[in-house]
Amino acid sequence: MTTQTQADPEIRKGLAGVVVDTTAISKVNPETNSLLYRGYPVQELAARCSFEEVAHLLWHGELPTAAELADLERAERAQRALAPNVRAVVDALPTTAHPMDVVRTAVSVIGADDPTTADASRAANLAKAVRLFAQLPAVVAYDQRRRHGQELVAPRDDLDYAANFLWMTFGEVPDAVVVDAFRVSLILYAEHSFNASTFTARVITSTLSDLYSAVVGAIGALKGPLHGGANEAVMHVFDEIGSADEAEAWLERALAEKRKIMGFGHRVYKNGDSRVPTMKAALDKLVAHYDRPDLAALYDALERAMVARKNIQPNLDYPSGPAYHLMGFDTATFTPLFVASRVTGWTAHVMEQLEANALIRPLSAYVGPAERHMEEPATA
Ligand SMILES: CC(=O)SCCNC(=O)CCNC(=O)[C@H](O)C(C)(C)COP(=O)(O)OP(=O)(O)OC[C@H]1O[C@@H](n2cnc3c(N)ncnc32)[C@H](O)[C@@H]1OP(=O)(O)O
Ligand SMILES: O=C([O-])CC(=O)C(=O)O
Repeated sequence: MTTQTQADPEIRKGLAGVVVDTTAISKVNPETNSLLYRGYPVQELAARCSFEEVAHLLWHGELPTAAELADLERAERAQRALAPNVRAVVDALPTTAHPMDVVRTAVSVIGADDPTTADASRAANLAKAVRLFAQLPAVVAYDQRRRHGQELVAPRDDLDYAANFLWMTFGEVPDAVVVDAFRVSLILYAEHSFNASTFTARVITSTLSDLYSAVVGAIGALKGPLHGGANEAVMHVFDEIGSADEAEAWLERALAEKRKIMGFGHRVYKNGDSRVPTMKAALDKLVAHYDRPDLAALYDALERAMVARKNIQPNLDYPSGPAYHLMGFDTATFTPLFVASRVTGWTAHVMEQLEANALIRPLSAYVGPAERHMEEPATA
């Protein structure tokens, strides 16, 4: 163990470039611009797997056998219906509440209601992970519907995870091209090593707190626009710009005002996000399906202007935002969709952290006033 004095500590703001632990769950490689889940390139998984298969891979380290997949599908489908107590709490929240606040609250309720919350065994945590995986679509879908004054839609157990999620949100199963783009987005969002929300989950787990608390904290971290909240923010930017021919002038003004352009840049990838080409291909199919060349033109114009002006590339939130918009999701629902996917990665990290736990507690360099003392009280 290395010790550090406070005399001249090296400060790495934002832990940039700091390696804090090992992980066997995913590898983000900015040099090769690649992302591996348990060794498999994410593009291969997106081309060939269901989201359920990827969830199993993240949790167990291997793709499921037919029997293992059937077990997971059975467990997930059996827990899909929105639990009455969760519904009651969601109904008690105003429809003006941000959907991320609703999802965060729902996870708290699910945790408070689970008699096994304090059981930190791998088996119990795996069961909790599957429970959250199964319940989150119901929460996200119902919250979007209630904001439009629509009734809850009951799940269908003849549909896979992605198709059922869309069914519960829209009351119909959209065309295969839409279901497929949604499945791809879920796979791409599922896991990304020690990003801010996953690290939050690991910090919480490191105190030997419970899995639900770790997920609640992770949701809070994901909400911010520098992280998952950017997919929502991208759509606000598109609304603000209006059309492709305004993009360049808008960008000039935004940069002059020192604004961060949502959906661009990344802490780890400096030459483009490995997931963007796959999600962009899915977006292109949606653009063709919904006949929205105007949206594609705006997307391209802002990307071109940003690369020309700052040489900063888009991240996954850039194509995901407009893709979710075309699918019919409310803009405020975009980040909860990220939650529903990333819960697989977060919970895999909770279990990995517990396998070789060390309390996460870094040091800080004190820069406040030197030691001083209160005035002696005046004696009468
Ligand atoms: C799924 C995800 O969570 S992906 C991330 C989603 N977040 C976003 O899209 C928000 C917009 N992007 C950003 O704010 C940043 O790129 C971050 C937070 C993602 C990464 O930030 P960092 O690694 O800390 O990079 P940092 O902020 O140091 O950027 C380096 C330089 O590029 C600039 N820069 C980086 N991203 C952007 C951006 N999106 N818009 C404008 N300038 C940017 C910074 O201003 C900085 O310039 P400077 O050196 O002149 O000060
Ligand atoms: O890795 C990061 O810092 C952010 C990100 O792209 C993700 O969490 O998917």
